[in-house]
Amino acid sequence: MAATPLLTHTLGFPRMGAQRELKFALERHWRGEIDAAALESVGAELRARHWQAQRDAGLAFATVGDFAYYDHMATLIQLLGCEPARFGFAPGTPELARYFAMARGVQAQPHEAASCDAGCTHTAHEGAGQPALEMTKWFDTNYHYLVPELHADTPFRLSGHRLFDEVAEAQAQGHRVKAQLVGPLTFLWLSKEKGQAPFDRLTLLDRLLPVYAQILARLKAQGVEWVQIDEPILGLELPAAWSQAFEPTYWQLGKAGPQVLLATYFSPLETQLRLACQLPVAGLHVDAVRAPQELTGVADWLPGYKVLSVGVVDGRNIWRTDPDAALALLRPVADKHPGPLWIAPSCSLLHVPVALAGEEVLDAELRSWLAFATEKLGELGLLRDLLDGSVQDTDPRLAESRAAIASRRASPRVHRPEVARRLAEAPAGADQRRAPFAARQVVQRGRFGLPPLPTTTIGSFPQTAAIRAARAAHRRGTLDDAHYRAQMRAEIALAVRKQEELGLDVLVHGEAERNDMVEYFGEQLDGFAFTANGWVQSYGSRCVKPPVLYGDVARPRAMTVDWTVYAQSLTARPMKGMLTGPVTILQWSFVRDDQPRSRSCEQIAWAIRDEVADLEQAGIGIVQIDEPAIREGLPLRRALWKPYLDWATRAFRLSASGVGNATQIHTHMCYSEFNDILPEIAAMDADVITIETSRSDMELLGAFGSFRYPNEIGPGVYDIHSPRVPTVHEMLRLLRKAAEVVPPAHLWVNPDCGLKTRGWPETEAALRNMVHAARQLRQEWAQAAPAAA
Ligand SMILES: Nc1nc2c(c(=O)[nH]1)N[C@@H](CNc1ccc(C(=O)N[C@@H](CCC(=O)N[C@@H](CCC(=O)N[C@@H](CCC(=O)O)C(=O)O)C(=O)O)C(=O)O)cc1)CN2
Ligand code: MET
Ligand SMILES: [Zn+2]
Repeated sequence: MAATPLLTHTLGFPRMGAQRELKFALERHWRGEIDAAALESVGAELRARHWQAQRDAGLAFATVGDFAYYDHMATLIQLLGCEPARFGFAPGTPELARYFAMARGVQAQPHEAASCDAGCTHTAHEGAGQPALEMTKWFDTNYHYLVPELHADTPFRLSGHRLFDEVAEAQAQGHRVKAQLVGPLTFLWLSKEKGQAPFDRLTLLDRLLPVYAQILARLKAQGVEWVQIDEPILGLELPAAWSQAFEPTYWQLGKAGPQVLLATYFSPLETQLRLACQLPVAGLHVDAVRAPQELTGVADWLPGYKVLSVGVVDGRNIWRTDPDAALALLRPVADKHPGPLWIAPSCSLLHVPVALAGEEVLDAELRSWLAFATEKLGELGLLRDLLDGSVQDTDPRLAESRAAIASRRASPRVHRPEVARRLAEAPAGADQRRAPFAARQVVQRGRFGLPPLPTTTIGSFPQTAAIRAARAAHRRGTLDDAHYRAQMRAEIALAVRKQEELGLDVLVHGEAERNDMVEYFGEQLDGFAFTANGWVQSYGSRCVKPPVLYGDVARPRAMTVDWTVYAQSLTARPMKGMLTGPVTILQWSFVRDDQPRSRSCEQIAWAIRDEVADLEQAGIGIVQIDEPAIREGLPLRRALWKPYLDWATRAFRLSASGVGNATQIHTHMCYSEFNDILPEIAAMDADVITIETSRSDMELLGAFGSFRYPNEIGPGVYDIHSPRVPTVHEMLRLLRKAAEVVPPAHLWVNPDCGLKTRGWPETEAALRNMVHAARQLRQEWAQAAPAAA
């Protein structure tokens, strides 16, 4: 039993709302249907509700600062006064308008775009249209943050007031506040250097720290006792200069402000464990789900007077916490650590859905195995009560938890012998194509006869309100199967017609019938359950509903063949079949914690392989197997990369290698930096890869200097996240840049990613320009070297 006070808190709570209220308010605001004040009142209402949930669960604090209208890094950019100058905001532009401009980009005015001719220089448009900030994965999650852009001379200045307003708001509602913000070193680490002259962004720390100190001083003046400063980069392998910067940084920040709880998560601290324990702050939070083995070391090294916050409740998954296992972790720490012990989720609850309430589609047994954010807050209270002895072993909550854990462990729904057998009996070479790429390329060129620089898209076309409404009606039962199917077929026909009109070379069916590229497959595969309302923010207003992988995976029937064959029947051009790959299905689902991820992934791979075979059998010559999540699945520590990459790329190859040489396999990747895993991407041996590159200005392709990607590649020529229509000229520039490092005969032309979040007008305009750019370049090249074409 702990001698010192035990309390519970959370590192953060989901911001969207149980009914995705923030999403709908944001989208209405962007459509001009509600003004900023109306949006702000939805935000305030959600914050109030979420703080109240924390109070109801007996948490010691309401955590303030985790809310954001789009992304917490973007909010921090404004707090620190470092909005990129390129946006050229006119004085007096409201804070929220500037915020959404950074997040979503600014469309050039039509007359300016029209004045762009092939002769204008790229910079001629500065101040007019502006692309959004680059967006990338938050560590190894499916959450995307906006990347701060820093120049050598970027000024920092305490500018935003939201954090302070929200603190006052919570205090007015009677909460004891713990403020939360991302720390200066993690902020700099996650930022990107911009500008001509190279510089080291760590050199900006000296200018940044005084602003953080001001923030802390201001919070203290507001009466805030604790600030949680997140420095998750302490779990990464940091260059020495970065880890050495922690001590002086926190000496400075410790002076002016409230007590600091330094929060680490997602990864073991390893060589930085001592450093984290000895920093001059009042407390340390560690992730005991990802690194239970380090708890003893942390208790040994952490000075006895400091707060130790133990993240025992999994903030990244939805399984109910095993109370006995959690107590077995907590008890020795409580005995060893004389200082205050806090119990928390491992990380912010941003990554799990809000509440199980309303999940009636899940059967009672499965439901009893789960805990979403609200239930997790409740679990914290039970652990606290058991640990401090205020309730006994006979507490009914404990009995209920134990029964659920036992039921999941013993359930016959989880294990299927035929699935295990298939994995065990895989023939040697099942993960290899029959012939090497060069031979396949010859066969495929003969089969498809595509022009140089073939144009294609990544799969999805706009998911219009009509499509969503039809699906919602179908779900509710007010639209029957036949009518739903007819309507989706009409959408597919529309997409095919538009692609033919635009002159694209390889067509797609458009994915109208899919709610989401992972959920759609999860719904059809055995071993997955799906929720009615288990939404998690992915970026901005966009959410996903990750399926729950609870048991062995099997494919009861073909999942995409009918739709694809129908689409192919409408056109003479090749129709790409469209599947989601095993690593991405794994990565974007809530997965089993009772077997290695590698094994779950292999099971999914066999199911996808069967689907690929059925497509091939049905005459589909090109199949794309999307793997956008392969990079984010990479362990945060390099030492663990190789085993992961081995099983992940093998799973992809297993899914892709059942076909003949004439079948062209594509894959697609986005939202990540791929430079450091190019050889492994090549080892996936897809015939064609389409990959996001435009937001980072084809930076990725720089890596091709040292590594020559062997197969064909379509580096994305425009960013699909913004409604902004790219000019022909812009895309020509990117293609020329790409052709410097990729053999022109290997180049494809495509957007960065799927177009489901876009509307048709901008989609058609952008694709028209894209096809135009490809044709212009084909012509130039044919004139320059007639023989080569
Ligand atoms: N799982 C996953 N992760 C991913 C991606 C992805 O595509 N999938 N892409 C990357 C970026 N992330 C993205 C994540 C989500 C969306 C997205 O568009 N999400 C949609 C929801 C998609 C969906 O599940 N739609 C369902 C449900 C739609 C819905 O909300 N329906 C309403 C009713 C709507 C109506 O009547 O009009 C309701 O149920 O209340 C459907 O189409 O059936 C959204 O937030 O709006 C886009 C990109 C990385 N990670
Ligand atoms: C996030 S990757 C998306 C790939 C998918 N085929 C689409 O076009 O939407
Ligand atoms: Zn993509």
